[in-house]
Amino acid sequence: MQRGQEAQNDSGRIVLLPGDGIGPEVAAEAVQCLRLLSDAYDLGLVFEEHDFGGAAIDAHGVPLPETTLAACRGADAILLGAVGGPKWDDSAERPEAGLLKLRAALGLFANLRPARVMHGLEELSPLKSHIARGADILVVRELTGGLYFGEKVIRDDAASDLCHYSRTEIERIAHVAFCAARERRCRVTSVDKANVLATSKLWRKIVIEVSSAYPDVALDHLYVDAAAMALVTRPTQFDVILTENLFGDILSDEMSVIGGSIGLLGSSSTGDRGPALFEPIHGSAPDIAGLDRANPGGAIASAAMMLQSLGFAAQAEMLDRALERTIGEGCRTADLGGGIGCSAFGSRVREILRSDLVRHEASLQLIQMNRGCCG
Ligand SMILES: NC(=O)c1ccc[n+]([C@@H]2O[C@H](COP(=O)([O-])OP(=O)(O)OC[C@H]3O[C@@H](n4cnc5c(N)ncnc54)[C@H](O)[C@@H]3O)[C@@H](O)[C@H]2O)c1
Ligand SMILES: CC(C)[C@H](C(=O)O)[C@@H](O)C(=O)O
Ligand SMILES: [Mg+2]
Repeated sequence: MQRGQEAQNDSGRIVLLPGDGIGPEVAAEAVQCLRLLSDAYDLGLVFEEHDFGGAAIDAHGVPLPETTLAACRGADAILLGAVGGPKWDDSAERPEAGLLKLRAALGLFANLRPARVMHGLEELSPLKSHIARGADILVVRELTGGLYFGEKVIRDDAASDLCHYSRTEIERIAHVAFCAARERRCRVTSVDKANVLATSKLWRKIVIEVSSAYPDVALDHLYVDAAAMALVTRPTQFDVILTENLFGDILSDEMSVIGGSIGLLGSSSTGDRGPALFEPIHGSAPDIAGLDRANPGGAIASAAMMLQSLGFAAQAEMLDRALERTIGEGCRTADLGGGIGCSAFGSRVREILRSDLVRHEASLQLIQMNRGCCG
């Protein structure tokens, strides 16, 4: 669709949850990219901002106010910055509890965290470049079960967290991983601790059962300790990593640095029903909050994943390419050893998008002229 036309679509009601720390900084850059693409292609995206996390504790006394939850339920997609920070570390309400409550309330059991070493950027990896080169991994993390959501007991002298997984919970996330692998390199590595944990024994048994429906996808298993090592010794041998909630949290942070920085990774969280949530995998980074030093790459990558899920695949690809080109041309935030600020990085991504739009329009005009010439 051409620039300047009236918005025709109403499929893009985006609830924006900037959150805390660097959350609002990185989310703002992603939203500006989305607005630019929405205006240019008449995507009809409309944004509605709501309090969430620590900001919501300050304003409403709870991290997930009813109004925020209701808005999320009614949205087509949710874009989140990050939550948390030392300000709320000792408060009765924790920002992170709001995030867990939101994931549970929306049934967002499948968390997809893609990471790759961008072509030509191997030198950003802390790994030796020949080890990192070509790494391209998707972590499929179960997001609404396990230790995070089991019964918790805290007494003065002891505490416990129950780890629970049901057959249904394992089956549905395994299907997500096998389906995702079919779109990639047809390999799933299931990560568990089946040599010790009951939940992992069940996990492995059910993953093997589910795998029989995907004979074209190779399956192997790793214990989580060995997986943590293999991620840094042979990252290119992974395609899809399927794992439970806590292991996925830890391994995805580890995986993120293979490509240079945690600041670069986006994610999607989806369920069977309702809107999906998109967020960078990093936290609120209190050490750099308010300093314009955050890398907005993960938030922008999340915005691209959101566009894809809303059916705007071409625009998602444009945004991904603009992000990759921004980094490729040496525009680097401090986490990548550069001196570019968060907002300048975002501006550069948008400059590249604008020049792509101009090129796109020029080639459309050329096609129309040629059609005119040829009758
Ligand atoms: N999804 C979320 O909202 C989320 C995720 C993780 C942590 N948290 C919360 O965030 C708070 C801080 O947690 P943490 O310090 O353990 O983890 P963190 O991810 O916030 O920060 C870890 C390190 O990575 C750096 N970093 C993170 N994101 C960056 C970015 N975009 N650009 C440049 N550098 C970046 C930080 O400066 C810090 O040195 C805690 O309250 C935690 O619970 C929230
Ligand atoms: C903030 C915290 C609850 C969250 C998690 O552990 O899931 C975060 O670390 C993440 O990776 O999204
Ligand atoms: Mg985490």
